[in-house]
Amino acid sequence: MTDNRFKSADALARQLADDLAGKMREAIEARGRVCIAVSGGSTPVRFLEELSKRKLDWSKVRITLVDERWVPLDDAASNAALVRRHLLQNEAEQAYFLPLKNAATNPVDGFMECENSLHELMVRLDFAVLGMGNDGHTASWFPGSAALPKCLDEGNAAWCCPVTDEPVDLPRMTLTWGLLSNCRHLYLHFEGDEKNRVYAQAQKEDERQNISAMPIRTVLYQSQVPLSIFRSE
Ligand SMILES: O=C(O)[C@H](O)[C@@H](O)[C@H](O)[C@H](O)COP(=O)(O)O
Repeated sequence: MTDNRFKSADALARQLADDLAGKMREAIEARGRVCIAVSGGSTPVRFLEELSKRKLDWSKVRITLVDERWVPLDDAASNAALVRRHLLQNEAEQAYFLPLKNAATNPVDGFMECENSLHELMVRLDFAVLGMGNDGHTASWFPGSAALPKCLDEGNAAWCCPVTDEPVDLPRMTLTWGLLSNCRHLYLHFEGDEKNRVYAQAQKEDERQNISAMPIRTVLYQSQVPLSIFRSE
């Protein structure tokens, strides 16, 4: 695990974009394509805009989301809209984007179609950039959620999982740890004092086993995938 700390969110966004773009170029050179997943929320905007300006063969790039709220594209909470607005522009206009939300009325009904299209179009996920919430969630793995065990179970072969229970603001679809644990590299991206405090809390030695209290620990304390933390004050 590498821990990269920056003074400003701008420097953080630039360096994270440089690092990921470098890995994407290498992947395209080695295998002819690269598949990535990015997070929504407010933190990624600057980073997505930076990434969109990096020169690489974007026609060989497939992008999906780490998670999504089951809302229409014109809803302010849509992560697909965020990606369209901030990433699929500049150099990145040619990239292929696979949303997690489909036409089904809810994520439970939309699960099979989402699962099938992930397998068909993403093939294998190379890199994912995760965010972190103030409650210690990442992706849509929420503390106390009934869907959490399924999301985190390595024996669950599904690549995505609907999350529709009470701690969640809106119904969602999330990628699973089963998929993310097979990536080539994971990033964790966060900013600000509050998130740094949450991160310190997640690191408390005697509580590291308590995954359900802070699901981000799944990613922090594992040995399957190299993890780079990119954070700022
Ligand atoms: O909101 C989402 O789309 C993601 O589910 C979530 O995991 C996000 O990465 C964190 O909640 C951090 O969100 P902020 O960047 O908005 O703080």
